[in-house]
This record gives sequence, C-alpha cells and structure tokens, in this order.
Amino acid sequence: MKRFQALSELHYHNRQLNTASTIFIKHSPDPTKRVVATTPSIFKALLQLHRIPPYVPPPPGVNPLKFGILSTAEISIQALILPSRNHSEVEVYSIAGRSKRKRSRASLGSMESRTSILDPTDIKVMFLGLAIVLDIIANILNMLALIDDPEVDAIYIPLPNSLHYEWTIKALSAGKHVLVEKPISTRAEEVLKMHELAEQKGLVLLEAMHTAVQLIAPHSKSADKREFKGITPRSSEFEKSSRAESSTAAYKPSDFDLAKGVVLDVGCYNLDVIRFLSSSDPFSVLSASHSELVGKVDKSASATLALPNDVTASLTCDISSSPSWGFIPNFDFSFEVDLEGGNIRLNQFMISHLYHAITVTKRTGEKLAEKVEAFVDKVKGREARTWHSKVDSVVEAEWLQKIYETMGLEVRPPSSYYLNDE
Ligand SMILES: NC(=O)C1=CN([C@@H]2O[C@H](COP(=O)(O)OP(=O)(O)OC[C@H]3O[C@@H](n4cnc5c(N)ncnc54)[C@H](OP(=O)(O)O)[C@@H]3O)[C@@H](O)[C@H]2O)C=CC1
Ligand SMILES: O=C1OC[C@@H](O)[C@H](O)[C@H]1O
Repeated sequence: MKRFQALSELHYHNRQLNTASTIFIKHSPDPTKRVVATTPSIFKALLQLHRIPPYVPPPPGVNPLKFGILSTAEISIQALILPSRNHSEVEVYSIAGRSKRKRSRASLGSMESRTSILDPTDIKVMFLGLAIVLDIIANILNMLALIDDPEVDAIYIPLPNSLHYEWTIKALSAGKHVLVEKPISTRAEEVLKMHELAEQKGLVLLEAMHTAVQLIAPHSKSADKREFKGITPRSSEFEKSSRAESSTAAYKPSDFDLAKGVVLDVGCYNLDVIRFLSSSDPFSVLSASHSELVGKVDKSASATLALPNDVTASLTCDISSSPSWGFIPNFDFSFEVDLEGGNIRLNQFMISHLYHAITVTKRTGEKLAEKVEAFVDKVKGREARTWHSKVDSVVEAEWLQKIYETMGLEVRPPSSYYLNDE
C-alpha cells in the first residue's frame, strides 16, 4: 500500500474524455503545497485549478480524521480530496488503487471481445491471463492492507456499485467508519446488514448521496404539505465515457454485473429528492419504462410513483441526452414541485456548488463537501447539518428495485460476499 503523503504523483486515467490523458495529483509531504492539476482539456484543468480550496491546517490539539480511499475513482477528487483541503479535521491519508499499467491490463482482461478473439491456448495469452489474475490479487491485498492500517480512521468507497457491500462490510469489520458512494447497494437487505453492523460496532456509515437538496430545504420544503400536488425531478446528462474503460459509450453490457444503470446511477438522486421534498415514501410504482438499453443496462428511463395525499412524482433520468441547441453538453439535474398555489423550480441540484437557481411562482400573487462535513461531525459526536439516514438508504434501495421490476428489467444480483456468521 502506498502512503498518500509519500506519493509524488498519482495518475488518474481521465475516462470522461476517453483519451490517454491523465490528471496528475501532485502530493507533497507539505499539505499546503498539494495541488490538483492538469489534463489536456484546458477548460477542465482550469475548472479543477479554480476549485482547489485553500488548505486549512488542523488547529492545535485537533486530530484530523484519517481517510483511506479504495480505488483511484475520479469522483474522489471532488467528493473527498478537494473538500479535505479546507476541512481541518480531514486528512486523506492513503489510497489503494491499481497503477495505470495494471489498470489497463485489468480492463483488457475484462473486455468481453478479448475472450472471443484471444486463443486461450496461446502461451502469451496464458501469461496475460496470469498477469491479470496476479494484478487483481495484488489490488485486493492493497485494499485489505489499507483497511487494516491502524493509522486509518475512515474508509471512502468509490468502487463500482456491485462492490460497495463487500468492502463496506470489510471496512466496518476492521473497525473503520465508512463513507460509501451512492447507491450504497442495489438491495435493501444488504443496506440493512451494513447499517446493523455499523450500529453494532458503534461506527458511522454514510451513503454519499450528493444531492444538495437538503441545502435548499428552507426554500423548497416550506410549502404546506397539504399543498403538494406533484414533484417532477429530472437527472439527465450528456453521454460520457466515465463508466466504460474502452469506448465512448457511457455503459457496456458487462456493467450489469457491476450494478450500473441509469436508474441506479442518477435515478437514485431523483428518488432522494422526491422523498426529501414530500417527507413521505412512495407506496406504488404507477408506471416505469426505459427507452434505451446496452445489453441489459438501462441508459434512459422514467417512472411515476404514487405518494400519500394524492401526490404523484414523475422522475426521468438519462445518461445520454442530446446536446442543447445541438452543441451545448446537457447536464440537467432539476426538479419542479407543483403546489396548490403555484410551483417551485430548482435548477441544478447536483452541481449547485457551481450554480443553481430557485424560482418560486405563485398562481395568486457549495456543494459536494457537505457530505464530508456531515460525516466528520457525526464521527466527532456532533450534530450533522444534513444526513442520509439508514432508513433513507434502505427505502431508496427498495424503490430502485421496484422501478426495475416495473420496467420488466432484471434486478442486479446480490453480492456473493457473505458475512462470517451467515
Ligand atoms: N457522486 C457523484 O457525483 C458520482 C458518484 N459516482 C459513484 O462512484 C462509484 C464509482 O463510479 P465510477 O467511477 O463510474 O466507477 P468505475 O467503474 O469507473 O470504478 C471506479 C474505480 O474502481 C476501481 N475498480 C473498477 N472495477 C473494479 C473491480 N472490478 N475491482 C476493484 N476495483 C475496481 C477502479 O480504480 P483503480 O483502477 O484505482 O482500482 C476504478 O477507477 C459508483 O458508486 C458511482 O455511483 C460516480 C460518479 C460521480
Ligand atoms: O453520481 C453521479 O452524479 C454526477 C454525474 O455526472 C455522474 O454521472 C453520476 O454517476
């Protein structure tokens, strides 16, 4: 396992641009000199540089929470590495990720086409197969070593969805607090088990549901509940290659086994918005459909849910939406709340730290860092300003499953990992 402080640079394959480009994160032992820099996209580089928060050292006598990160997933930059700079109680201590060479080998190994093209009796292919297996084992050992490191207090898990359960259980079992990417699992029973283990061990477990919707609550939730008629959240974005290692497509058929799909990846935000704004749970899926599939993986979908008091919620999610006016990349995470006396519209609940707008119409008349802040508050025994509770995670996993069932699509398989006492 590599110590974060000891790394001179860490390579991030920039899958979003699907080029051989690399984001270099330069780490110096002196945390004030850490910078995140450059990709061949000047725009993206400027965006990253612009967003580097100033480093705030821990006040004397304060022990920062030391985080270990499982994998070099790109989201960890925005979700933890940058926010850790100006949170004086957070330190990113270690990262267990594969090297670029090992990663490209692994993706080679996972490319379905290779299996049909390559001759398994060819000696070179046999060696490649062996190298891939050894890399996978080495990666697992790295992640286990990171989890077992007594210096590490908390684990951030931005692995593919299908691996959240296994690695959350492993981290909790090792006595570490866990911040895990959304959706925490595709199975409500797994969510429960993770939370039960965390409770048993007195550890903090948080699903990193990054919707900033809680932040705008005072505005959008202020309406009298009896006024609610409907909620229409929308999560749509342009097709990017972040989830596919070898093509420009958002998904590949094998992503089914990694528990990916538009309803899970961004539909989960819509569901969170619906439950939060209405302060209620759906009681039935009135309709659900998908319009595009890659193998069995959904790329765009919509669903209508029934909520108490005759409220309906219609969500749409799309991971390959066409550019606005033919050239502007679409990135629209917005919702509209229909009220008896008017409506409330909010633009960009996902990247609200860049910009957002709330429009309240009467008929008569920053940020991803939030979750890290809440996590630290909870670990330190303080009141967290926003929280995604056990019930939120369990109920949302159940309803994501129901949406798939109603669409007539297969629910992702449960994790094959078993807790010791099962
Ligand atoms: N909150 C947000 O805005 C976002 C959240 N997410 C969430 O983050 C998570 C990761 O998503 P995404 O980055 O698209 O996923 P990827 O498929 O790109 O996987 C993330 C990382 O996990 C490692 N990895 C991939 N496959 C395996 C494997 N089989 N075994 C072990 N490690 C593996 C790789 O890191 P390495 O090579 O270092 O091992 C990879 O970079 C998901 O839960 C997703 O929902 C994603 C994007 C945005
Ligand atoms: O979780 C997410 O939020 C932001 C999106 O850009 C990304 O595709 C998605 O996975």
